[in-house]
Parts: sequence; structure tokens; C-alpha cells
Amino acid sequence: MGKIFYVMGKSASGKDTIYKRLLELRPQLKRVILYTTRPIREGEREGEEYYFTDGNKMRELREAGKIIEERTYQTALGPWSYFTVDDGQIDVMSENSYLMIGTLESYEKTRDYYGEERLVPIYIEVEDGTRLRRALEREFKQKEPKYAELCRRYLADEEDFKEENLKRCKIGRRFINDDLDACLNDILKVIQ
Ligand SMILES: Nc1ncnc2c1ncn2[C@@H]1O[C@H](COP(=O)(O)OP(=O)(O)OP(=O)(O)O)[C@@H](O)[C@H]1O
Ligand SMILES: Nc1nc2c(ncn2[C@@H]2O[C@H](COP(=O)(O)O)[C@@H](O)[C@H]2O)c(=O)[nH]1
Repeated sequence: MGKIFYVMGKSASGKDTIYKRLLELRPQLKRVILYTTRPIREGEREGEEYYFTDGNKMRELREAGKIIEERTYQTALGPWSYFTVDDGQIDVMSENSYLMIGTLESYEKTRDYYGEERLVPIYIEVEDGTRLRRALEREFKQKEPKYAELCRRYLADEEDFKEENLKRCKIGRRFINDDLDACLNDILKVIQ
């Protein structure tokens, strides 16, 4: 049975970096693109990071029963929704393996939708101080740094990824991203 490898972790734990490197290292993995109502950022492309959409389209998909999971955050820049759609990207009858990226909440709902035997959680962890430093350094390089959003997200992650939630979702293994190559090697052992 084809698996769905699901990369998740707190903000600035290195999910995007790891996700991109895994796709380079294992090109046979198929990407699953999620949807968002947040504005597209400089350098992003439609259908690459996300399908960028709006509240009306989201409602349409919801009414058609196509939304697998959705989350809306009251960000420092207004409400932003992120959601996963059953739009044919995942063919459950095939032997294809897929790579997804999201949150603990989206993982849990996707797992409930496709079945526990199909989902493989890849939980990325970095010591909080190091992670905050990486987040700050990343933000500092932006043309218009959004420090308030960085802080909101850092604090929200404390709640969203608390130990009892990780336990409920049966996240046992943690892939420590101190050293990127070592972390990737550990993950590749699971993806083989
Ligand atoms: N092992 C590592 N060592 C040092 N820096 C790293 C490492 N892994 C990732 N980084 C850097 O840390 C920052 C955060 O990484 P990344 O953007 O991949 O995190 P993320 O988990 O996707 O964050 P977010 O959820 O906020 O989008 C980036 O600047 C990235 O280059
Ligand atoms: N667990 C939480 N996840 C959050 C929160 N705010 C946003 N997010 C998730 O982060 C990424 C954002 O990605 P980006 O491409 O817009 O940088 C996305 O998966 C959101 O679900 C939050 O408060 N808690």
C-alpha cells in the first residue's frame, strides 16, 4: 500500500526545508498541495506552495463535501485559512507514496480520513531557543519583517503541539533537526 508521509512540527523547526530536500532526494514521492486563503507572498507560485484561493471558493468546496480538514488562524494580519481538499491528488487505489506538510491538527484529520495504516508521521523537533533564533534570523531577512506574527505563532505552537496532543496523535518518534543532513538521513531510513 502506498504511504502518505506527513511532515509536521512547530514554526521554524525546518519543515519546509526538509520537505523540499526530501522531494529532491526521493523524486518518486508525489506532492500534495494544500489550499490557503492567505495572500500569496513574494517568490511563491500558484500550485507550488499552495493553491491560493478565497473564502468563497472555500465555502463552495465545503458545501460539496470536498474538504478533508481546515484550520483558520486569527493572525496578526487577519484571519487566514488553510485546508486540505479531496481533489484527486491522492489516488488511494494506487501504490504511489505521497509527501504532505502541515500541522498536528491537519495530520490527525488527514489520518482519520485516509486511515492510520496509510499515514506515516514525520515530526520535526528543534530545541525552543534554537528554533526561535532561526525564526528571528529568517524574519530579519524579509523585506517587511512581521515580528508580531512570528511571536503569535511561536506562542500558539506551545499550545498546539503540547505533549498531550502529541500523545493523543501517537507521535512517538521525533526527528531532531540540529543538523540538517543527519535529520534527513534519519527520515530517509523511514521513507525507504
Ligand atoms: N538544521 C538546520 N540548521 C540551521 N538552520 C536550519 C536548519 N534547518 C532549517 N534551518 C533554517 O531555519 C529556518 C526555518 O526553517 P523552515 O522555514 O524550513 O521552517 P518551517 O518549519 O517550515 O517554518 P514555518 O512553519 O514557520 O514556515 C530557515 O531559515 C532555514 O533555512
Ligand atoms: N499549529 C499552528 N499552525 C499554524 C498557526 N498559524 C499558522 N499555522 C500553520 O503554519 C503554516 C503556515 O504556513 P505559511 O506557508 O503560511 O508560512 C500552515 O500549515 C498553518 O496551518 C497556529 O497558530 N498554530
